[in-house]
Amino acid sequence: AMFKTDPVRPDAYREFERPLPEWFRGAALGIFVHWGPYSVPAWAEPTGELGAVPREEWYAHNPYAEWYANTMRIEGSPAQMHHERVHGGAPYDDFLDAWKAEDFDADEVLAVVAATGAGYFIPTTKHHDGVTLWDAPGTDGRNTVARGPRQDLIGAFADATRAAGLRFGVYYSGGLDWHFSGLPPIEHDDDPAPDDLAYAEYAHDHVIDLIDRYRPDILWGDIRWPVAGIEPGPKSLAHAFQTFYERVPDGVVNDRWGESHWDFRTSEYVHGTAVEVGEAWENTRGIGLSFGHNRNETNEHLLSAHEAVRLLVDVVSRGGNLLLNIGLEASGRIPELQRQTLEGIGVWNRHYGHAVVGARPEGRMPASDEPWIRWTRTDDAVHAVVDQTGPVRLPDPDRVLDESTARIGERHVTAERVDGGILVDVEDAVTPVAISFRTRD
Ligand SMILES: C[C@@H]1N[C@H](CN)[C@@H](O)[C@H](O)[C@@H]1O
Repeated sequence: AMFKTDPVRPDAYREFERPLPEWFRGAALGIFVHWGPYSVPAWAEPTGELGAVPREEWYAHNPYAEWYANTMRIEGSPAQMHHERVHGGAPYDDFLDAWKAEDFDADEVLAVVAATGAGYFIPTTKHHDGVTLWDAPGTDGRNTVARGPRQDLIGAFADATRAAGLRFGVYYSGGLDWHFSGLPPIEHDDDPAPDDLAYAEYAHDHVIDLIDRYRPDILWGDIRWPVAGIEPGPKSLAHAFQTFYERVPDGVVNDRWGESHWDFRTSEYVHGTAVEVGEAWENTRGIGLSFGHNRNETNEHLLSAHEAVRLLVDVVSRGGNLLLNIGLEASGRIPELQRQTLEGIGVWNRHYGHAVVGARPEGRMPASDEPWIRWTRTDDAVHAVVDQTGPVRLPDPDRVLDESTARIGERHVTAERVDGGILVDVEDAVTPVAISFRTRD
């Protein structure tokens, strides 16, 4: 199957197992960027969220605008008709040359990213179309240094990320490379993906180059790793992981490297129950229905700041991180609607980030969402995040709270114990509101 399998750990990869570093576990929020030649057409049908669209409709009506090179090749698809009508059926690589990134300023992007309160930033370095955003070995000029932006975009992002004080990760599409593999368009989940040794060594050399040049803290693989590269060997995945952990001892890798190894599991849009357990997992999604910028998305398709904050709090309350994606415009600008959501998250985190950064789950998940409450715990407090103002009755969580210590941000608030819970009068302009308590024990 093409999509990631539930990774198992062959013996050759057991040596890489390690405790999850606190810098990742406690980060709460990461920001993803998908940016590539697909950002020039920036066109997909806003069909629906992954998981809500029937699989048989997904590929011909793909809401992922970064899949344009595949969707445009599916006979009779709306994307193919759009490509004929608007782009005259031109070769996909014309978009690489048309991609100018004329307004791109990595420090400006990272200023918006850092203002969200995120702890790490991950740009795509090679997506499924095979175009690399740095002068990767073996790409024969099909990269953003030789063509289009004529810039090492990964180097620019790495420097700006470090200057902003965030951890830096690299996304690399190991499982799909439509240029290298030359396969027909994907129309079903189990369509073939490149598995041969030539591709495995090509991709290995890319990952080694990324490690050597940018010292990423996170290797975020996608789909899986070519099967021929899993077996131990001079250019095997095991060699790439060994190189990574030698250069970056507190680095982490995600769970989309085939049947090999992972430091944290990932879910995408859908909250996979097998993945979202414990505290070593991350949920990723676009701000809208797509990772690549899609000009057809409007407000109705995008998470508002309020919805994004509820998702962040929910994910952190259950032990995970949220990796929220920005689809940059070809110019390098952040789409205005996405920027508004990002700025709203930053406002919330400046009020209540203490309830999610470094936080762990506290007790069991509430049975119902009426009212919506999420509990987290940090070293010095338990936090109840509620999405309403006025009198709120909090059921007792597992620990006994000292209601006399209740506060909202820095402000002390009165709270009284009533039958089976604590009554708090919640007033704040910014919702959801985190009410913090010390515990009796
Ligand atoms: C983060 C997302 N991962 C999926 C594969 N599950 C990709 O197909 C998609 O384009 C995006 O990169």
